[in-house]
Amino acid sequence: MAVYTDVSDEALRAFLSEYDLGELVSYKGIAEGVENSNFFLQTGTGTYILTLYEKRVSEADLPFFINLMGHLARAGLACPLPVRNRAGTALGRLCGRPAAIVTFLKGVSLSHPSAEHCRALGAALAGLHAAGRDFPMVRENNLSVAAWRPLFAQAEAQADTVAPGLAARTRADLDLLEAAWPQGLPSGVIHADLFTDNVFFIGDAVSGLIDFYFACTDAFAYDLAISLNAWCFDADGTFHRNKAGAMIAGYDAVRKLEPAEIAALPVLARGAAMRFMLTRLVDWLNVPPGALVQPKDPLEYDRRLSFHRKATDARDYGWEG
Ligand SMILES: Nc1ncnc2c1ncn2[C@@H]1O[C@H](COP(=O)(O)OP(=O)(O)OP(=O)(O)O)[C@@H](O)[C@H]1O
Ligand SMILES: N[C@@H](CCO)C(=O)O
Repeated sequence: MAVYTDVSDEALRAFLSEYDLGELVSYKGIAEGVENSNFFLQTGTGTYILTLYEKRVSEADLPFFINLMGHLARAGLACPLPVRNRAGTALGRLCGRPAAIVTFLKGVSLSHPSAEHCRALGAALAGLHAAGRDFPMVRENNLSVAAWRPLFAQAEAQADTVAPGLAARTRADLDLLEAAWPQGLPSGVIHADLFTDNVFFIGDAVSGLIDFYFACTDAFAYDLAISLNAWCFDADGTFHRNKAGAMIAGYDAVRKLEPAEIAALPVLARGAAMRFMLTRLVDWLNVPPGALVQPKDPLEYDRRLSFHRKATDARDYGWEG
């Protein structure tokens, strides 16, 4: 479920009166997603998505996310375009929450992407990085290596109740990642959460990229490492080399990877798995009583980490350049 804030008909009509989107025809809460409240919105001019930003999204970061989507959409990327109201602003307030309306994208997300989908995703990711090159705003990645030890501290005492030995192997991984984390790689705007549920396809072609609420300024190859983790493993930890090889090749065909990025891929992939293992672990151990949201399983990423510990070079991820 992802409707934390109920929106009344009257409140929505009043909000919409500030836009040139015609009359409200219908609206409906969207079950998918866990972070924000999302609604399908039908008005006299078409279909849109209405999002009310909930507590985990910092209000100070919203101008970065909204301006970024506008920038990327205008550069031709298939991402939601925030709709401006008559005062020229795309960020408003509804039912006490910051809120925005964005364009609706067609397509479906895939729970079992093929190697060809992974190739298309790699190319789309490189397209996103290229489209963001001249975006002037900067947002530090507050979930990168410096954040992992403090995140782990919130879960360390209980980690072994989730899986035996989890605390010790996480401590050892953190020591290694902190010492080996690469600096100075080509950087810019990254999506930082491009999982399968945030990508729409029509047939084998990418038709939309959504959910820019972790976007930040960081190494491009780290974004690729995040998607390798999300798209190329099964929940039980089985790695699909053909999918990873296709994703890297798809990326490289649009934006040539530099030797330093290729060399850093194993440590970046290990770090990306650590980031999602840790945020999931903290959430898993802190489910609020009565919450309707099902927390995501941290052990899926613990299993990926056991693959990454054995990898030594980009060829282990299917790189064939
Ligand atoms: N621009 C869009 N066009 C079409 N559908 C959209 C769009 N934005 C969101 N959706 C739909 O709403 C759902 C939830 O959106 P989103 O993934 O942004 O949720 P969230 O709660 O903000 O994030 P998270 O996935 O991190 O939990 C998506 O799975 C998709 O079905
Ligand atoms: N994509 C993240 C959730 C982001 O909201 C995860 O799978 O842990």
